[in-house]
Amino acid sequence: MEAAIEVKQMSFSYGKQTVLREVNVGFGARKFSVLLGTNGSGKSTLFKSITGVLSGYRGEVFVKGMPMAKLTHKQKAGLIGFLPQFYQTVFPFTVEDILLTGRAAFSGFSPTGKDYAMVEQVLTELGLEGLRKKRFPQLSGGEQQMVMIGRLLMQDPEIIILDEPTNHLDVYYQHFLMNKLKTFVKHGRTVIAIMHNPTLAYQFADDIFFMLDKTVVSAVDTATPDLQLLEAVYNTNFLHIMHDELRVVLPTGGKFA
Ligand SMILES: Nc1ncnc2c1ncn2[C@@H]1O[C@H](COP(=O)(O)OP(=O)(O)OP(=O)(O)O)[C@@H](O)[C@H]1O
Repeated sequence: MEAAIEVKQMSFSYGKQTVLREVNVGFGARKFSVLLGTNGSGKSTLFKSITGVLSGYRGEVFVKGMPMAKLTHKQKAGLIGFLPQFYQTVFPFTVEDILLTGRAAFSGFSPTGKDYAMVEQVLTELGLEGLRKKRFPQLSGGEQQMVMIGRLLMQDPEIIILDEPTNHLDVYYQHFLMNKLKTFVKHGRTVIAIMHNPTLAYQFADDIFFMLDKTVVSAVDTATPDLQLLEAVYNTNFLHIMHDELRVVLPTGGKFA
């Protein structure tokens, strides 16, 4: 497998709390990979370490075979776009302005004609034309999430890393976004996302990974959900249902009954 991102022997601690222990994982190039796992299991810590938001980990990260530590800021921006779980914009920028900031690594503070053309393209692609002049802090949670995804597209990275991209999205937009992500992969990008919905993961992902005991394990076969593994990860029971071609991986909450 050609890896877009390869993590070797990564360990990370917040003070005395070890969160990642010798993680070894490769996320395939031009694949849609999903990482599932319980709250507080270390998913965001892993993604923040991979993307360089957190330093101080042990181990190595390779991007398309190149050591992350050797890449320049501009090279990184061309290769990796990261949507964190939490973001804050204090200034009342409009949606258009927020999108333009996605080009900052390339155009600095002087957007070019190409940048404005990309704004149009992204607004259309994500169906956000109606929000163009709205101020970001005044948008709903789901609208803000879609705009932040648009901002990532403005960066035009080869590898898109998303921490809970369906956060705040209604069921329509959850599926809209998952289909979009799948299309990006078809067009040659790599998508790696943290998610909390096993059904969406099993319906859309090429590869599925789990955080378990401070490390990452692979689901091996995404066509046949490993219920034992799911139960070990989430400490609850699961049902696997096929409805026509539609795969449903349903937590039954059996252990709480
Ligand atoms: N900045 C920090 N300082 C200290 N501890 C932290 C910090 N960030 C996270 N932690 C701790 O590290 C552990 C892993 O957190 P992390 O955010 O990586 O989990 P997660 O799997 O992404 O969780 P969730 O699904 O709830 O978003 C948690 O126990 C959390 O309390």
